[in-house]
Amino acid sequence: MIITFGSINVDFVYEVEDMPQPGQTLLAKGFRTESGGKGANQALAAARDGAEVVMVGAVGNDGLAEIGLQNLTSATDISRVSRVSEPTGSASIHIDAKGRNMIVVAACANLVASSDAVEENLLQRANVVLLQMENDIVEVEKLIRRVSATKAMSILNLAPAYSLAEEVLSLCSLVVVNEDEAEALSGWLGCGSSAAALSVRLGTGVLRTLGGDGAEACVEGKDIRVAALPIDVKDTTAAGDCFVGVLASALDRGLSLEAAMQRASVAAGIACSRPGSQSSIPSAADTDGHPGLAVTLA
Ligand SMILES: Nc1ncnc2c1ncn2[C@@H]1O[C@H](COP(=O)(O)OP(=O)(O)OP(=O)(O)O)[C@@H](O)[C@H]1O
Repeated sequence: MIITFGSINVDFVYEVEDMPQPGQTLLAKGFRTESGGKGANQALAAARDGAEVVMVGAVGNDGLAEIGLQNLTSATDISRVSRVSEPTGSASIHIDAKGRNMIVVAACANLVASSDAVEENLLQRANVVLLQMENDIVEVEKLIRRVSATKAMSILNLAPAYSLAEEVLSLCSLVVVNEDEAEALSGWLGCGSSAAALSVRLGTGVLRTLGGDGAEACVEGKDIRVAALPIDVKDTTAAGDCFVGVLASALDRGLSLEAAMQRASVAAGIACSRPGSQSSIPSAADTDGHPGLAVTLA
């Protein structure tokens, strides 16, 4: 079982030809609202991959909450998602004609989500606890410390990249970063930005996703590299979340890190080949049936 302590947002998605510049007003070519938030996206990716997922977080007492929760309600256990007086979190997402994205997040209710909602009995049953950085950092740190005293694996997606105490990062089983986050982390730690350099510095496992170049990890001195799925990119929004969620699901059911990365790479590639964020996340059957599963090992 996977516990995800994370953000639940509503995404307002604007399709534009080019990204807006400061002072400029653009007319969007298309618009949609979608359920989002790194926590919710990753929880959904894990659930669609077949995992039992308990979602822990907070939404507001407002109309946006139902949109934020609509996909999670049937796929995960949301009984520990609290209703608070702050508005539901939201994000404004611009996607340009090349499929690149630019995102601003208003965390709101996510910042008052309490990790105390993860009761001790539940934590003892978990194989994996998945965290990101869109909640109050104090709550994220508290939960990482609690997980380190259990048999569960903690996976921290350091996104967005904010500085966490080095000692807390070292308590994580696996720290997952993209290339920008790896750069930021390497600056704080004063070391290289490869998975290997970060792993040696932190004394824990580090996985770095590399967009169209796949992903690399280093755990206890062992380097692993997987290729990305060769696909025509439609929309990379939530590709990273899809990768992390499916990785967690694969590790939860006992796959090796290498096999889990291979599966995550295929699932994230499928997500990139489809428009949308949560709507682009594949099912276990989509991933199982994809020919790329056999060829993503670099
Ligand atoms: N162009 C691509 N082709 C195939 N797979 C891709 C591509 N871009 C991303 N992916 C898949 O998604 C994973 C995560 O991508 P990336 O490293 O860009 O993370 P990210 O910056 O967190 O993503 P995003 O913010 O767009 O969700 C990659 O490791 C890869 O498996």
